[in-house]
Amino acid sequence: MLEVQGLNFAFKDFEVLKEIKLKVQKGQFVSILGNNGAGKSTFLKCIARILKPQSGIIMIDGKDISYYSSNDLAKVVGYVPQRYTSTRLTVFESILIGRKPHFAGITPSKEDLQMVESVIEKFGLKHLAFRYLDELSGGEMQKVVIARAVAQQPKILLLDEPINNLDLKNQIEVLSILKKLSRENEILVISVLHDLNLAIKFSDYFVFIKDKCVFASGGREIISPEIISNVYGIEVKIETSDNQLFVVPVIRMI
Ligand SMILES: Nc1ncnc2c1ncn2[C@@H]1O[C@H](COP(=O)(O)OP(=O)(O)OP(=O)(O)O)[C@@H](O)[C@H]1O
Repeated sequence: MLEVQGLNFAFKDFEVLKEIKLKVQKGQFVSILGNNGAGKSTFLKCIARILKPQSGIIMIDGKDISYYSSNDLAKVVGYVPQRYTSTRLTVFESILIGRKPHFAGITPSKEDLQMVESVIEKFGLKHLAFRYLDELSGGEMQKVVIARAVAQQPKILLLDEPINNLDLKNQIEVLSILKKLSRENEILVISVLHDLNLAIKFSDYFVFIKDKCVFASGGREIISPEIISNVYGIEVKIETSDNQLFVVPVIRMI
């Protein structure tokens, strides 16, 4: 469904991504992992066509993304950035904007409004529906931004550190909604995550970026102390409890 071949990206002469390859399918939950500055956001922005790679091909359903019109791409790819600015819109209005690529004219249809309502319900935002965005907490705002991308009903949902501002309960709630969406609606979810244990719990596929390249990619079988220690530059152990894998950093106090 999404295929990336030989992607190279540089900011002027500063090379960030080199010969990136990726092939993932609808219905998968994919985590993009790696240290700060490894190029994860840059990679997502290339897929969302916010940044233009110097070379390489990104194909969705066999079609090069450079041939999609902006509106058609917005129907296919939803993108939740790492940072966003709040505006003087209500939660309801902001999520409705996510439906814009589907508008037939300039007014939303009944389906558009129903979708907004259902997403507001799904994300537990009903009590905030008519609150202005600049009156929300960081975590509430984060949920609205994700809800807006979900209302867009994309085939591919790209999320850059979607759980950063959330407390543990909301982290799990949001990841569970995204996981359910990927399974039930066959959406391809690609998310940058820093919490390895939550990534392991929710993802079907892992992409580790290091030294500008895909250092390792694959299913749970690639989660090993060697790979994680190598990518993050720290010593780790992998432990199992209740059939779940946990990455535990080895911290030696001096
Ligand atoms: N607009 C820009 N101009 C120049 N360099 C940039 C720009 N944006 C990012 N970079 C650099 O590109 C590299 C990759 O950045 P990117 O944001 O993709 O990393 P990341 O893996 O998402 O990091 P983090 O986990 O800290 O969010 C970094 O060295 C960063 O400083």
